Amino acid sequence: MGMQITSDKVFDDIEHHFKISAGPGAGKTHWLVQHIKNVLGKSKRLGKTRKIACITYTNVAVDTIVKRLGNATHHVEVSTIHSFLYKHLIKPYAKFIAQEYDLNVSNIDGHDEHIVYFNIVKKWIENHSQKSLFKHPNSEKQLLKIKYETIKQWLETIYYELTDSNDIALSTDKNKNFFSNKIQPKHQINRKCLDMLEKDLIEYKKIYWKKGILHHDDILFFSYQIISKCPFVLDVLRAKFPYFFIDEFQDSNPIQVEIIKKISEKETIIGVIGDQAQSIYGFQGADPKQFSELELPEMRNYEMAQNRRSTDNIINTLNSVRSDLLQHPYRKVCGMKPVIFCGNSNDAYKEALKLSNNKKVVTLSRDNITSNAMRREFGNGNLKDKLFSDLKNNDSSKDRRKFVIHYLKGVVFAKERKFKEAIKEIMVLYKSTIEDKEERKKRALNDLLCLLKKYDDYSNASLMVFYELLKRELDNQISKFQKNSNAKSFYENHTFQELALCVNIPEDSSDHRTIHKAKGDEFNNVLLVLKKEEDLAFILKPDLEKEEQRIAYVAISRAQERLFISVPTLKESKKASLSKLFEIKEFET
Ligand SMILES: Nc1ncnc2c1ncn2[C@@H]1O[C@H](COP(=O)(O)OP(=O)(O)OP(=O)(O)O)[C@@H](O)[C@H]1O
Repeated sequence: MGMQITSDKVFDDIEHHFKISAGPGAGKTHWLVQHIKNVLGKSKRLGKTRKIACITYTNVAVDTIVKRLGNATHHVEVSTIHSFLYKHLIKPYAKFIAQEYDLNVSNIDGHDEHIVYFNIVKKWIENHSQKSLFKHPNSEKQLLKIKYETIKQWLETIYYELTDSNDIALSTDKNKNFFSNKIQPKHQINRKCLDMLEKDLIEYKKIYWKKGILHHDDILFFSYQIISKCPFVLDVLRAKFPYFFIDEFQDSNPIQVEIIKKISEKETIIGVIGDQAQSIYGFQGADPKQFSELELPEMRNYEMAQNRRSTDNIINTLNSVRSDLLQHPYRKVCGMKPVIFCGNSNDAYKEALKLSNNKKVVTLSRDNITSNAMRREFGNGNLKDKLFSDLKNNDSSKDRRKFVIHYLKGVVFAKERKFKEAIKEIMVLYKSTIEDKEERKKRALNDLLCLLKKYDDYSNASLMVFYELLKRELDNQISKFQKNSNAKSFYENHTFQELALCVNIPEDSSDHRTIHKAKGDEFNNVLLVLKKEEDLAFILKPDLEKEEQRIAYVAISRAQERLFISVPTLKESKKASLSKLFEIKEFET
């Protein structure tokens, strides 16, 4: 149990490690900003090169904290953990470990998402140490020709794992089944073969590293290796950052936690802030226990029991879901009783707007396709969420596919005002033909402007119309379709919009987002869009040990004034228990 404080609390003693745990809307981020100002005022340990590091989860959260700090940003560095480690560890010190990992330091240029490329997989398998053991039906040729898609899906699950001896090993998702389940029999790979392949995962990574390509996870991996192998780097880091505060700590990667523990051993004061019930990044290795169980020498523990965000009615709902914490309303505004809409989610959205006096209602969805559909006012009845893989299965011309997909994504990002991401998508197409990066950027920008100008010509038409426009305007060389081919009919029978709906918008800050992208944020009116009535389990049978339920809890806790939930159907038997907390409204189907 920690000592109870409120978000107004000002610490006189700023020289102890601390942990603050509190529920949603308690004022954790508010307190953090005030605490940074407090430390700036009191500390004798800051200076031109000695700053407070403030780590938060997304770039959107970084901007929010920077804005809230106002003029007080002088001796503060606010960033995500990846940008922080890249700037202070990878850039200056990667050279010390480069040889061991075949890392081409001079070519490193930021870090990207891990994308599995055929040529890299081919090179890896051709040089694999266990190659002689790959036998029919998993011979080298079969793996690369028939089973490549399965290998690709498997490699997409690569992650770093902390071992018991505190080393880091590369691993893959063992829960996903790559040799049975939905995969067609001829594409299956048996466990034994995957285990053999897994022995050389580091060699697979090294092919990227030799080119200077780093993935997001590699930043944590190399940072950990740098501080383990060159401990003086830790002293430099501690000298530069006498204070190190981390918001949303419950979603830290375990390797990040180890790095922080090492920093905390001397000199630097570590402060962590979080809520274990809001841990929603399990798929990236986060575990709610790593926050609740974190212990640092002489660390002080605090808790906040208020909820400063929401109305009494919303806090009642939050309290009913959560058994480890009872939040007290701070605002003491009763507010509207939350509403469950039963029926089509677009009708729910329209009704929610009406009930919110036509003010902004933010919709939160579990997956990208639903949030994209809400954005474009599509119904939730008929969405096809596998269209990119269907495209791949139907169009065997890799160059043509790549050409269409990158341009399509570029257009979708630009329409969401994500211009940097849009240009990056299109630049990929010039990677092998234009060596100079600035030149590639210029070409991509020109292409993008051309496509945006002609948006009305293809945005409501078939994918074929989009392809023909690309061919006409941007690259005449791209291959034509064969008569009566599967590819041709796929392009004719799917629309640009259908594929656009499947695009994942990075760091989405629009009114229609996934729940993960609403983390830390708050909105007057929230509509949580559930895909099926079973998803109401978090209210009917709450168990926040389950990550799916924590995700729903994060969603409803974003609401300040009005909370709405949309479900397609609702059994009579459930209505009675829901009606205590919710108004229930049904639409004709
Ligand atoms: N002491 C305070 N004075 C004024 N406003 C406050 C105070 N504490 C919190 N608030 C306001 O209450 C709301 C919730 O605070 P904040 O976003 O910091 O909560 P949080 O604990 O970080 O929430 P979550 O875990 O849900 O992200 C914000 O609008 C914030 O500005």
